[in-house]
Amino acid sequence: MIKMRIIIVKNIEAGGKKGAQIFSEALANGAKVFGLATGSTPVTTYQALAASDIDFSNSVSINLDEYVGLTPDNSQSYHYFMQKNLFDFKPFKKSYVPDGNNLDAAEVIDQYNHIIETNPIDLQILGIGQNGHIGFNEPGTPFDSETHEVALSQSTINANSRFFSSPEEVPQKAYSMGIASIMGAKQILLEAFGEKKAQIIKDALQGPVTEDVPASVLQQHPDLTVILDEAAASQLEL
Ligand SMILES: N[C@@H]1[C@@H](O)[C@H](O)[C@@H](COP(=O)(O)O)O[C@@H]1O
Repeated sequence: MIKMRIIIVKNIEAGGKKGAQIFSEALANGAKVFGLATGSTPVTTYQALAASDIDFSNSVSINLDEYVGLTPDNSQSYHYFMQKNLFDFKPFKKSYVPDGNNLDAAEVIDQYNHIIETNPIDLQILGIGQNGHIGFNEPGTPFDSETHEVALSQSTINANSRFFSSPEEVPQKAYSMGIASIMGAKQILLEAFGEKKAQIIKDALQGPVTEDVPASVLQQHPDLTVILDEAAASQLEL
């Protein structure tokens, strides 16, 4: 049976605490592999985890995506983001992020698919792009996709340019886990905060399930929890 649990909180800080609680519960229930995301959305969840007594030293983490061409020490890379936002405080036994420094896409893809197959994800946290992307799976990505190289859409480049000094500096390509890889996680936690996400949350959770809105596939996941603040939930029919 499809089970979608929507939790509405006052603000992003409360959302972060709720998110961290879901991580703790999963760990207590035996979760070993955590799928992690970047972007501004999960930051308060990582802060709450960092401040907690949770121990990931026997856990594995697998990140959704990485820009192609950025080294792990580049402050805009997702490697760097994870290090600064979570791993410096809560190290995992092993942490995987796609190797953005390796321009041999076929090799990166093979390696990452193998990592996901041999470490099935117990809990995957997700943010959502304003065009409905999850990871870097842009609109039109097949639902049966595994890890792949992505040409980023102009809207994603523009949205993510706030982290760079100019849109020209945003890499044009990324490696991303595919939609099938994400859907393979035993449990999914989707977070969205702020008015800018209200329309896409409505489309993703209550609109048709279509490859034009990648996150709409989550309606078919058997164990989905959604944490929203009031602004992001404002268009939903509840
Ligand atoms: N690849 C990431 C996504 O994983 C993330 O969900 C999205 C939304 O970012 P934000 O949380 O900053 O709104 O941004 C990037 O494109």
